[in-house]
Amino acid sequence: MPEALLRVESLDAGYQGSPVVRDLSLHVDRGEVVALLGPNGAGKTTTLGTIAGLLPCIGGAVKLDGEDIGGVRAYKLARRGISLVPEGRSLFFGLTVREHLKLAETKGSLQRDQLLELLPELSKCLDRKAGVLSGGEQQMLAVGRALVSAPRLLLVDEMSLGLAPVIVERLLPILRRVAADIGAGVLFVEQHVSLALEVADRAYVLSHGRLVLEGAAADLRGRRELLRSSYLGDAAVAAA
Ligand SMILES: Nc1ncnc2c1ncn2[C@@H]1O[C@H](COP(=O)(O)OP(=O)(O)OP(=O)(O)O)[C@@H](O)[C@H]1O
Repeated sequence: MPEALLRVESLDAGYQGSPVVRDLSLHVDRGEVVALLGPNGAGKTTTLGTIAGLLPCIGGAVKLDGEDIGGVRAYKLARRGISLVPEGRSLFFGLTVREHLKLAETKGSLQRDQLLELLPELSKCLDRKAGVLSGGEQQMLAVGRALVSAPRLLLVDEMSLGLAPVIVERLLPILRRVAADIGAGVLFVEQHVSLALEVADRAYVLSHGRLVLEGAAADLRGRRELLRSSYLGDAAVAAA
């Protein structure tokens, strides 16, 4: 069996040596879209930050293509194909869309045409400053910037933050296109559970820093009660 693109094994992650995520194991394959779900404070952002090298791995292992990358700095992981779209987008409001994309270019970048095929709505606002874009356009730009480097693993933290569900419905399918068109693995955090399960192949649910549920998105879509109880913290780990 080929090695998973990303494999997290018994990960403990947190701050100042104190874990807030404990004993987490998950994997993402190439071309796969995986949702990381769970209530506020469950440890989703901490997990993404640790995979991206922004936070130290306190225990366990994070492997990319079978190689342990725990402790490797974020900028090095970016060069090795891990790209993070952070919560809050981190855009420069005084720079245009084109300037954001230019700044993200590296050797082996996606061709601009290919990027705009993935995110056609960006082509209409290339010369507008990020500060005047709508929330949805800003989020597209944040994803576009992360895609410029043609990542192998795209990590996306709460794309939908502050956006109306109708906009989120337009945004989330981009992740599916990223996986299909550039073959990247995608791990995304999302609060809109139903919408996330429409787009994802599989999902993991964290609660209080622990994995409480995992399974195929198609199965989880039909198990509302189990999902609800996992959010409330009273479900045992279940493989759907
Ligand atoms: N910089 C920090 N220092 C110490 N503790 C932190 C820090 N950031 C987050 N935490 C704590 O870690 C826990 C997990 O937070 P995290 O942001 O990973 O959760 P989350 O699932 O992403 O939640 P949300 O949906 O609210 O963003 C929380 O208890 C939070 O208070």
